[in-house]
Amino acid sequence: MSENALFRVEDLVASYGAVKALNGVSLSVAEGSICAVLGANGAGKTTLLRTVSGLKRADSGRIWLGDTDLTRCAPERLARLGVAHVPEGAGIIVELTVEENLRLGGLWRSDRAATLSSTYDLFPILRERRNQPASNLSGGERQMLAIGRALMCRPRILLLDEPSLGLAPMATRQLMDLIRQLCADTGLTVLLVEQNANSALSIADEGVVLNLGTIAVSDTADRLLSDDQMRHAYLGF
Ligand SMILES: Nc1ncnc2c1ncn2[C@@H]1O[C@H](COP(=O)(O)OP(=O)(O)OP(=O)(O)O)[C@@H](O)[C@H]1O
Repeated sequence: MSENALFRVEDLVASYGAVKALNGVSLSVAEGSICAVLGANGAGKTTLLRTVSGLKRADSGRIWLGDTDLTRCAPERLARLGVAHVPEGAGIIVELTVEENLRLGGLWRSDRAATLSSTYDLFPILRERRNQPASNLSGGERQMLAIGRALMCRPRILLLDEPSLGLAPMATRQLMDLIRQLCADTGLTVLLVEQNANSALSIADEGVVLNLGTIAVSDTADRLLSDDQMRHAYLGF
């Protein structure tokens, strides 16, 4: 557990009927760092993100952002408190232009013109394509747009669900580097859910492996990458 954690989850339980998707999950993430959340299909990764962002109700346990208790806050309040969630598949609206998608992310902010400009500085390709429909973008660019849209509400923590899904290795590499750079430049804290454990750990500071709703392993990304036994047992590479 990080001593200077911005984000903490304590003994979180969430279920679908009789299935306990999260069964006592605790973790903490230091401000400005990336925590990779890994594990096999059905391990509970998406449920963890959905519970943090208020889309799924926790049965018990606590979620903290600094001193603020996020547990059971509604999604809109969570967005105002600084929690942004990019769901699997990015969730952008392909019929709208790049800029219209971005503007949707900051609708309630009075400073959205400035935020739009700084988002374009982070993703110059989006500025170039601002007037094009999002359907024209490649898979990697759509992920950038989804992340850019999440940044429009100036979050303190960004929840990313499988951003590399469907991307070619080169696009995955570029996206991961971009996420790393984003944290370094802005101090953003990231919870990064990935099937692609190798890519995620290559940019993460810490990693946790979920297994059937519980944390099986938690360590620094460097140690997770260099532990052959653990990699073979849990990460499949
Ligand atoms: N809407 C749902 N209704 C019922 N059970 C669900 C639902 N969503 C997830 N589950 C179950 O909860 C458990 C955790 O699923 P979850 O999607 O959180 O895992 P995951 O690690 O994100 O897996 P994947 O990588 O396949 O998305 C699984 O047993 C899954 O079948």
